[in-house]
Amino acid sequence: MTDAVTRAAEILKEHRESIDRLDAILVYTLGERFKHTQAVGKLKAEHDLPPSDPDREARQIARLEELALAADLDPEFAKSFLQFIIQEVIQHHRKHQQ
Ligand SMILES: O=C(O)C(=O)C[C@]1(C(=O)O)C=C[C@@H](O)C=C1
Repeated sequence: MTDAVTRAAEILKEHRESIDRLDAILVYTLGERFKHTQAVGKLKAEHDLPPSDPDREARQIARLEELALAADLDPEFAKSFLQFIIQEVIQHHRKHQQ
C-alpha cells in the first residue's frame, strides 16, 4: 500500500468514527423525542384532542427550515425528515385513541 492509500484509509476510519458517534446521538435524540410525543399522545387521548395539529406542524417546519439553512443542511431534506417523524407520531397518537 502506498503512503497516500494508508493515509486515505486513516481519514476514512476517522470519518466513520464520527459518523457512528453522530448516528448514536440521532438515535438517542429520537428516543427522547418519542418519550415526549408518547406523553403528548396520552394527554391528547385523555382529553379527546385531535392526533394532528397542522398549525403547529407548519410552525415546526418553518423553524426547522431556518435551522437547516444555518446548519448547512438541505432545508427540503430537513422538512421531509420532520414530516416523516411526525407522521409516525400521528400513527402512535391514533393507536392511543383506539
Ligand atoms: O405537538 C403536538 O401536538 C404533537 O402531537 C406532536 C407533533 C410532533 O411530533 O412534533 C405530532 C403531531 C402534531 O401534528 C404536531 C406535532
